Amino acid sequence: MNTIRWGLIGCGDVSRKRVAQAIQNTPGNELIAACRRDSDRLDEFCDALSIPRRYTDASALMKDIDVDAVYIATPVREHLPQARMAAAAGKHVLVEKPMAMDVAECGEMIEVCATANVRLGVAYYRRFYPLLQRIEDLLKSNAIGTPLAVSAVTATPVAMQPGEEGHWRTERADSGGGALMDVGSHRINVFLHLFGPIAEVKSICTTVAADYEVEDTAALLLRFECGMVGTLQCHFGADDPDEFAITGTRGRLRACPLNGDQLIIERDGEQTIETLPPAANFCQPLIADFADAIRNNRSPRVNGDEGRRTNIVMANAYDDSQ
Ligand SMILES: NC(=O)C1=CN([C@@H]2O[C@H](COP(=O)(O)OP(=O)(O)OC[C@H]3O[C@@H](n4cnc5c(N)ncnc54)[C@H](OP(=O)(O)O)[C@@H]3O)[C@@H](O)[C@H]2O)C=CC1
Ligand SMILES: O=C1CO[C@H](CO)[C@@H](O)[C@@H]1O
Repeated sequence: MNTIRWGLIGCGDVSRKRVAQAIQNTPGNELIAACRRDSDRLDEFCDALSIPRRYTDASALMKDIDVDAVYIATPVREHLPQARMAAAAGKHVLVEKPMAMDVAECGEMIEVCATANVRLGVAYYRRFYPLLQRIEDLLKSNAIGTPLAVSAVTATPVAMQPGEEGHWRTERADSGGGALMDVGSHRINVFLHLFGPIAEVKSICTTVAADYEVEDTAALLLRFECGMVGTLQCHFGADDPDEFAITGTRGRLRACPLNGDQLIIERDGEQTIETLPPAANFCQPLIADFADAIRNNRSPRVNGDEGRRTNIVMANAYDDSQ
């Protein structure tokens, strides 16, 4: 397969333009179609980005035989139904995070894609940040000794109002959860990647200040199978704090924010600050990796199994909090 031709399903305000541009700017990929139900806003989106084919119904896009792969960027409740349709139509599936509403849905998505022999990837794009890759290398080279603990604080200022795009985030039946599913999922995915399986989860998922049914605040205490511990704090409606630190027997790594480009390495009483390339083009390496996975018939770097493992930790946290 030469050029991979994409269809984008979901054209929301938060960052879908960046996704569309990442597909358009990644060599060997072409964005030929987009879909959302509101036709005026679809035209507005497609006109701005010169996307030729427009669909107001995802099932119609699935019938477009020129589309090789779909990027599913709709509310979480739509991920599995749309992935099912895509797999049935023989299209590769790159789905937004969190992968699905619950663990059973993740399992079904993995199965339908495997049965249809299409690739399945999950858009935990932070995994492609240069900063995170540097952290991984430092841990592998034992730079801070044995890791003892990881801690992260993450939040989004969104406080959607009924009728606004993104409001599904605050409705349990639509989102599957609140701050933990929406923003905490990114950090859990990173934790699992860096430190392996999580054996135990204690949590409080609660609504402190908001007037909606999902948690605006979640605090998790984790024990990894490797023995180390982790803490994670997630919020809706907070002013975007982003803290990330790993404490080891010989030093400490801090990236505050993890979304930024500065890594602080503390070792033997000394502090070094490294500046990495910025994470601005985060989506392009994700698209490039997924396209390469299609071409070489291999699993993408962030595959369905990883998406499912991330959902399992969140499900355990919600269970523990009840
Ligand atoms: N990786 C990341 O950093 C980010 C990930 N996300 C994830 O992306 C997903 C979408 O979030 P976000 O863009 O903020 O959501 P929004 O609510 O802003 O946008 C959702 C989009 O999906 C469309 N849509 C909804 N239902 C359907 C349907 N049945 N068929 C076709 N289109 C539909 C909506 O348009 P219409 O109503 O007209 O159909 C709208 O364009 C979520 O999983 C979220 O977690 C979001 C932001 C960043
Ligand atoms: O990382 C992100 C930025 O904020 C968005 C809005 O809450 C999240 O959905 C997204 O995953």
